[in-house]
Amino acid sequence: MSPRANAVTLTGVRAGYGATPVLSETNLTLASGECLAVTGPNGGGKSTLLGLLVGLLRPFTGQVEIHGSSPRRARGRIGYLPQAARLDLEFPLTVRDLTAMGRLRSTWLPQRLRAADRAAVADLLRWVGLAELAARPVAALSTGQRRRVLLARALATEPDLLVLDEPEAGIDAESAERLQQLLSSLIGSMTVVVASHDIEGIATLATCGVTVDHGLTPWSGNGGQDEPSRGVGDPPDETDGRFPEHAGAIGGSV
Ligand SMILES: Nc1ncnc2c1ncn2[C@@H]1O[C@H](COP(=O)(O)OP(=O)(O)OP(=O)(O)O)[C@@H](O)[C@H]1O
Repeated sequence: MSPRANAVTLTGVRAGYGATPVLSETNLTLASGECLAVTGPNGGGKSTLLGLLVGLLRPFTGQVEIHGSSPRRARGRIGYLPQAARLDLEFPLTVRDLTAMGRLRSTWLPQRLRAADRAAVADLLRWVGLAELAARPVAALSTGQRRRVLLARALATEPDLLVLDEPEAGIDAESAERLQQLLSSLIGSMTVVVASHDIEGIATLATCGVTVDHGLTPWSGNGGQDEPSRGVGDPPDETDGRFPEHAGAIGGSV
């Protein structure tokens, strides 16, 4: 099998807020097309790790590379679904407008959407099951519908790397299942990083996983048979050791 280019590389990263580090000496590599599950306790540093990947946070020391570039340079290749709690969606944008923002190449130049952009937005809204709500203000959506429109916006950028921060947070079982189906249909077509507390759900999607608790620990359980650097294997105990068959076929490393 030919080696694949790394989508994500973190080398010796130390990062946090103010002068306080959350992550120290953090290393991670993720090959293109993998789906990395990011789990761990509240405050462990999952969103911090994701913030580094999308360029919202710069490391104190060390290097973050997305397809060989800095996250800021690579931002056109990254789709990001932020954590729900960090978003204020009470502005008067419609579902269609918010999704279309993902098609804009910059946020400060006045731009017109081309017909192809409008068609892509309509396709995405159909795909996430929100076509009929396209003209509705985002503020009038339910939590699950908001997660889906934000997923559509993240995908509207046609990303090589999709970064999702707790996509299942605050949504009902039916919406969670729909999200799960949407995500599973993306696996393999792009690199995906998903932070989640739904360990069982994420384990069915992911090709590899890490637990983040002020450092990164790969999900292990392969009896040390793999190369020590590979971050693939069984999920943490909460899943009864279930992990999809394709896990380990392609691997991340920490
Ligand atoms: N903007 C910020 N300024 C200062 N400290 C922050 C900031 N954001 C996060 N922290 C701190 O950094 C640490 C890691 O937070 P982070 O949000 O990355 O954790 P998390 O694993 O995503 O948590 P959760 O599961 O609760 O979402 C926590 O101690 C948190 O209080």
